[in-house]
Amino acid sequence: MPGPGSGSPVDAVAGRATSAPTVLQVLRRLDSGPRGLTEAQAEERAVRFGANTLPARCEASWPRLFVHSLRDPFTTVLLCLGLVSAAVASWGTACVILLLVAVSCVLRASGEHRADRSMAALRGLVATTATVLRRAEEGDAPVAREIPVEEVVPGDVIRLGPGDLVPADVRLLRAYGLSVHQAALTGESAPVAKAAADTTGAAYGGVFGRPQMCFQGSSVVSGTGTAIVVATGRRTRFAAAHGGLGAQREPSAFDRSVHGISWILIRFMLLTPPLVLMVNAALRGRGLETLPFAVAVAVGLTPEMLPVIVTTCLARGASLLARAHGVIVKRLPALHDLGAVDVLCLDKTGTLTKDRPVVDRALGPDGEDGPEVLRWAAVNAWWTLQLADLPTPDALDEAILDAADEDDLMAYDGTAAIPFDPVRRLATAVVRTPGRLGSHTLVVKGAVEAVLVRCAVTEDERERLLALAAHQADAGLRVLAVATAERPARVRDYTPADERGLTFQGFVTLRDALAPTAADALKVLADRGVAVKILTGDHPKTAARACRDLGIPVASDSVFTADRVDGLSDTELAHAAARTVVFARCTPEHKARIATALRSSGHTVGFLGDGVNDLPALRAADIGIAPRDAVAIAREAADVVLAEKDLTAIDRAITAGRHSGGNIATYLRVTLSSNLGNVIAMLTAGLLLPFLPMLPVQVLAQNLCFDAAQLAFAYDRPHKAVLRRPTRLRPRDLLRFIAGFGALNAVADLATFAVLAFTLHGPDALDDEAVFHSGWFTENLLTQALVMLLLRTGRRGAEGRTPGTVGWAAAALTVVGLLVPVSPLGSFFGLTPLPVLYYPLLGAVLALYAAALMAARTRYERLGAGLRVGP
Ligand SMILES: Nc1ncnc2c1ncn2[C@@H]1O[C@H](COP(=O)(O)OP(=O)(O)OP(=O)(O)O)[C@@H](O)[C@H]1O
Repeated sequence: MPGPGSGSPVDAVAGRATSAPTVLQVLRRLDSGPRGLTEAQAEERAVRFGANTLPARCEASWPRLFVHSLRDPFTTVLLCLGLVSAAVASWGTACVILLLVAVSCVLRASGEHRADRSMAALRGLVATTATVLRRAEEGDAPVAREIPVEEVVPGDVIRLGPGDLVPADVRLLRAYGLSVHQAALTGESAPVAKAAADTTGAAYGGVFGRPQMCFQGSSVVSGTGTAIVVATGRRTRFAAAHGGLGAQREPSAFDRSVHGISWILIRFMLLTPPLVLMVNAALRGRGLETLPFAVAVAVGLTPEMLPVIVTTCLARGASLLARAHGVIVKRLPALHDLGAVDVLCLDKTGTLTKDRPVVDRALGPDGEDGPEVLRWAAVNAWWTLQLADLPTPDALDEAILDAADEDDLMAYDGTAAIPFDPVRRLATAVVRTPGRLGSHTLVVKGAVEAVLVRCAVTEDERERLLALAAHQADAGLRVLAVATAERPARVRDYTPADERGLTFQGFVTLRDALAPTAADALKVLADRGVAVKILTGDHPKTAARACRDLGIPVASDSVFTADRVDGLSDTELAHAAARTVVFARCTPEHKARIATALRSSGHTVGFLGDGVNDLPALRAADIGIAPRDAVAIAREAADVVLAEKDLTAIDRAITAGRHSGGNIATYLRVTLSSNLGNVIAMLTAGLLLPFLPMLPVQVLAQNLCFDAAQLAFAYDRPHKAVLRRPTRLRPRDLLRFIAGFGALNAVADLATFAVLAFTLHGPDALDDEAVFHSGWFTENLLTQALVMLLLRTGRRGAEGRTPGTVGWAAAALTVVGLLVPVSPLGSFFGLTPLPVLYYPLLGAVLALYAAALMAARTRYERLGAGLRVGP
């Protein structure tokens, strides 16, 4: 016997030839049976085939991370500048640049390594599982149990249900209404129907088109199935086609902002050296000897620590969030995007309501009590559950079964079922008609419109019934319609095409209590500037009523039924979405289109959902959020996983995102405005002075000190005001801020220059280069310390007596600025002690600068453009 896995199992069992192997052939080849493997067999195969993991999921090694950090555009530009310095034999400058690059790469690689490990541990908490049938011993009955996907082996028999990820390449043994989404493999976005039956002839669409096969990387949209695993890990089609990477995600809002800012800076950096050279040559007649200085000025502009600070801020935020609130951020940049979310789309069921409905009433077409309607609904629920192999009933079916009389159900014998599908919004069961041989009864239950359109009723009658349902929904009830049809018995499968010409039986209404924390959480979200939109598959009136009961104002024009979405262009939809609160009767595609429209109109969109019907929207939003008990595919697609489906947890996650985002924004504002100020001042002074205002090595040394001090921003606690609005990095706002405060910084530097020039030596005594360099070195570090304290969105007055990390870092920077020129290290950098008179004068300049900074900051805050990073 060749045994499973020798050769390529998928090819072997899926068949390259025209006809697919039969179930029997597959079972034989895999040395397994419909009752699954024994535990001992599974263990032996786990050793033989290894874990069912994709090659791409392996942890990145240290050297790989280091090399990766070298590929950062800032590092590349720095290395180029280092090379230029080496080419003109400016070894000091080249060495310092190399040191800067090495320090930032080591810090970044170690930060990312730590972040990767903690992210992997966090992701492990929400790892996907598969349901396998295993037996303790050969003779025992198989038991279905959940195991981590990694432990699935070839020959295992698994169960698939709606929302499951297909854990490996599998051959179906049984399937009921099964359709899978295999876009990751084929690019085809529509679900593909799958069936277990052995067929002959070539399948359309190659191996992926084979109806009997499901592949790793796909997910179950509707229906259920039982299948045998034919290939795992790197032997699957998915691993072969994509190296396990799957589709690349679009860059997030954060990636886009950082990318935009980075490229603007890089252009400046590249422009600076030629500009300095040209201006110095034209006005001062200096030649190539100015090159090291020009290079140092360009380096001075670089926020080398940006990747380090970003990774540290986000990784700290993510691990605190996981520890304190059980919220798991699966991708680091997602935390920043959470802070930037200004529109949050939610489904209704289980978010605004508890999703523990109870039957309120069953009513016939005349609106009077109709017990037989409940009986038919229960027959439908019971037989779809039984025949479609559903693992558990959904909440609506459970409520109906709880309310129904069990004896009534036993009178029926089911023969077929088409399980619930969120696009059709129907479930159908077929039972033998009691007392009538040779007759089947189709029992259909589902959303009111979906059932009525399949009933043989007049237009007027349909309108009347819709109004009756709307009246129930207006009272906040969930409404299901029930219809039946008698058909001659047959062996052939039933399909959705059979659901027509139905006899309308009546409605079942269900009451679903509001989630206890929802009202408060919605208020907090509104206070934080997050607009909430409800995207639900439910009736518009039920959804609107739930919103009103929770205190969300819903005007009549802010409820939209999703069929109207189809007639709108993307731009029209974006406009409509801006004023709509409730989108009802959404299919999964509607939810995704609405999220995309909101994104395209400039919003950062979060989407919270837990079902298969939420999957496209979870992917379309900037941030997909799912609770831990969501279906596997929703958890897999989400960027953030909540301990439970509770809006309060989202508020905490958003706050954590704003915290990290606020710190990153502060760092960028402080570092860039300060660096720009320095560059302007140095360029100006360079033109006025007969010598360079600072030696290249001094520029680089003070840059290194400033960078080190700014690491403190990763540990800062931002001001409450930052947490009140979405923290979105807008390159344009940031540039305006940097230009304004950079100019102010340059003025302070030049004022120091004036002090040094006129007061200490008199107008003709500007030839003491070392004193000038030292004066400027000290002033630079002191102004930078001041900027760190005054331009942060930190706690200002509320800080009290504890200075906080940023306070300590600013103090350290001040000490370095004051002591280095008088220390032995100073002479190494070409610095010298300063005359005592310099210090009170510098104090005066700094006091004036601090006052100007505060005034400018207040003005910016009032204009709402500067320190506020939200929209
Ligand atoms: N098991 C079921 N059998 C028949 N019809 C159902 C069943 N479950 C839901 N429906 C109908 O289909 C509609 C859409 O269901 P879907 O699961 O897409 O959304 P929902 O649960 O109503 O709302 P949300 O999108 O907020 O989760 C429901 O409002 C209901 O009318």
